[in-house]
Amino acid sequence: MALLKVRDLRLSFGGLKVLHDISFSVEKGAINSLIGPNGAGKTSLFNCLTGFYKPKGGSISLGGRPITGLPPHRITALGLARTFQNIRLFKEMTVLENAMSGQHCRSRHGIVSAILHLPAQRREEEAIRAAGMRWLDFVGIQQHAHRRAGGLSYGDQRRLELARALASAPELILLDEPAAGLNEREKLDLVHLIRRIRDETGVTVLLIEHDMGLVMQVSEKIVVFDYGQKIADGPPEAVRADPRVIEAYLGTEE
Ligand SMILES: Nc1ncnc2c1ncn2[C@@H]1O[C@H](COP(=O)(O)OP(=O)(O)OP(=O)(O)O)[C@@H](O)[C@H]1O
Repeated sequence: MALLKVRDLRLSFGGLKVLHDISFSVEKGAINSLIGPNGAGKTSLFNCLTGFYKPKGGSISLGGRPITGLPPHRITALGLARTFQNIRLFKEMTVLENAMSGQHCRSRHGIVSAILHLPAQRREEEAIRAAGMRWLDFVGIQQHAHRRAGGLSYGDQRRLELARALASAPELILLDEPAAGLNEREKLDLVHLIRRIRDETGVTVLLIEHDMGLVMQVSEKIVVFDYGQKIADGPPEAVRADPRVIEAYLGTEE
């Protein structure tokens, strides 16, 4: 069953067409990737999916529900979470508070009351705190829970972003260049973590990534963009052998 369906999506800024009639789908429980040269439109597509950009045409549905043009907080509440190309944590807050903030869209009283310890919110706060710790444990940084988020190593800040996104209880998580800036050891850990996200939590994963080794290793299906157009869509072996992809993307790397 398709969890995410994108149909004929179009986006432009002034005269610049950024996405041309993009259609693809992501099956529930899949790990899929979106690749393409710089400026191909990958992050713009993520911004349409999450409600940051309003497409000019076409439709997006999540779990059968239309989400095209909804504001970002509604889309998050409907089960779509993301991480960013550039880390966006609350650097002065603790690691645990950052993980807790991911549950904002699910909490009744609001995360601010939880962090300020207002008495009426005590029970909910305990639950939010416990869930935050579970997600820190899941990504392997629970020992840093009470440190300042900005003081974590770069790799651990990336893990914290993942924990925060997972804490919003998504059905689909979008990862924008999760391997950027990681060393080889950290990339291996990331492959393992991405698989665990899907296998242990059932969350579907769609990632944008420039690291071809990682993409080929982790994806069941790869969608390829070039100049805002989809030029290929299939399993890694087929995509790797596709002459249009070699010319547009892999060719430019070599
Ligand atoms: N808010 C905006 N206003 C104007 N142009 C934009 C805006 N956002 C993106 N674009 C343009 O859309 C095109 C696609 O950019 P986008 O960032 O989506 O590409 P990308 O495939 O994610 O690239 P990269 O791999 O470098 O991150 C670029 O030409 C970019 O300049």
